[in-house]
Amino acid sequence: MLALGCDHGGFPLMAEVIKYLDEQNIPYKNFGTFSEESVDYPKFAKLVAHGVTSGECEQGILICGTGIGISIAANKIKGIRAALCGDVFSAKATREHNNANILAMGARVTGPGLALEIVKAFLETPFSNDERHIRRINQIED
Ligand SMILES: O=C(CO)[C@H](O)[C@H](O)[C@H](O)COP(=O)(O)O
Repeated sequence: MLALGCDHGGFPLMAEVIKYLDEQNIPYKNFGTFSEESVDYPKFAKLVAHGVTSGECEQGILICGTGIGISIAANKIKGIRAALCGDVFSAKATREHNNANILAMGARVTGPGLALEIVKAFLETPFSNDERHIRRINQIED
């Protein structure tokens, strides 16, 4: 199960992501927001982060205008490794190296075509389980 969250700036791109997830039959829980009416992104970052740390969802996707504010907020929650990605290489690398559990994107930065490639790479790339990466992730947790 994927946890989804966005603010008003991220809403149009989240609609594209949801369309893609539906087409692929990928299950998700949408924590909102549900329109382009102005809202504050920390609320949605927190809902998605807790959806992941509670174990209800394995991973999350967060979208705001730039992806910056919403990823900063999510990374305040212990156990969250939210990665702001604007390219496919980073999306793959953050799964392999950081075992990132939330993908963040910026709807005012990244177009829908590239964004869906980033989502695909993030969801399909497993963590490497490499000892050096586990060591570094444990250092982040500490
Ligand atoms: O947090 C952000 C900037 O890092 C996000 O892009 C927000 O979506 C943005 O700040 C919202 O801006 P708005 O002027 O209130 O639409």
